[in-house]
Amino acid sequence: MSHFVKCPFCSSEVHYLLIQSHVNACLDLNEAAPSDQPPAKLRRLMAPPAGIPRDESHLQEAPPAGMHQHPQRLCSLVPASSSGQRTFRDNLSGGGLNGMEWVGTTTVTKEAEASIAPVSSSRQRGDESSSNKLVSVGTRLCDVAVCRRFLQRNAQCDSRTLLLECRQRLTWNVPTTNIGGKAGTYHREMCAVATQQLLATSKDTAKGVHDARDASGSTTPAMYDHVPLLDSVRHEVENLLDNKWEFNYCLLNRYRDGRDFVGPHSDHEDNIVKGSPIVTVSLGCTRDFVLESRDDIQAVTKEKLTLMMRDGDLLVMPTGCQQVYKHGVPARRNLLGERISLTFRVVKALM
Ligand SMILES: O=C(O)CCC(=O)C(=O)O
Ligand SMILES: [Fe+2]
Repeated sequence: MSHFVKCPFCSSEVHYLLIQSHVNACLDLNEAAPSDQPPAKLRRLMAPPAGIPRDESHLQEAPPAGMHQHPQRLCSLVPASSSGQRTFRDNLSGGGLNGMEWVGTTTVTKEAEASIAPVSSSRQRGDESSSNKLVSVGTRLCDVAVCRRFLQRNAQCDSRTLLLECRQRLTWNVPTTNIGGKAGTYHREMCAVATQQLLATSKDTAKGVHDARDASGSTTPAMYDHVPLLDSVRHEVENLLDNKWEFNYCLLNRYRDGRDFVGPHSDHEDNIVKGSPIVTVSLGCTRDFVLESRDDIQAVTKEKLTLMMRDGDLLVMPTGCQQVYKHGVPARRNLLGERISLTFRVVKALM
């Protein structure tokens, strides 16, 4: 019995659980429009081979359009007694998120999975019909917010052009690490962009690239003006959040293909302005973004949420998120396409 199926575009043999992401990468490479994709055929390919129970846990997505119309049903999935720890919702809604729509929370309990099943089975790739506003999704610990196809809908930005401009106009490097005397390298390329004002007011601009304390290889961030399209996307992101924050710093990650990854971590927030969110916009190849509860918090159960971040999708990690979740982009060795993530932050100074 084989777990591998043939990609309709490049004919390579791919594990059935990875075929959707793989096809996305193929479409990217061939510059095909999403409508060229044969959804029925793809769905057939994604079905588990006979006799293999399906585990969709790592293919879970944000709630599709319409889900927010049933808040009671979703909210009722979380027993009132278990919501004591959920203090982060207020940070988001109080933060004035424009058009925020709560869909309640989901949990990873078996009962919850069973109740969600009828909704999730109707999920489809593309999300053409989903909201162009933020939709919240989360676990008992913390909600994050997602806006599918933000770039296409709100910034009216050609994501391919933005990806190419970021790749070509910025200087990328692979940071090195030295943990306990052991040298290593990151498995992705990074660079950063900052506002003129942030650069002007920071004493040591060369240290601004990484928020990981153990990384070296930093370079001075480029100025936003250097990539005007990125600057206009920044303004659209600010707009989405009611211009409450000025995202004066953007840390960019480039995953050259599915072998590049970032392991589970929480961002250091020493340098982040208190209360501000971290907003990520994805360009290029679809990758899984995994949120899981930190080992050092007292969770009732281990919470885990996997979101597929597609080209143009936006994700908001509100303040408080880093305290309860680790997040990461795991390697997916069969993926061929590249992804760039733009992580917009509000920082105090470069340091
Ligand atoms: O690429 C992503 O979506 C995540 C990047 C990330 O975790 C980071 O920049 O801290
Ligand atoms: Fe991060």
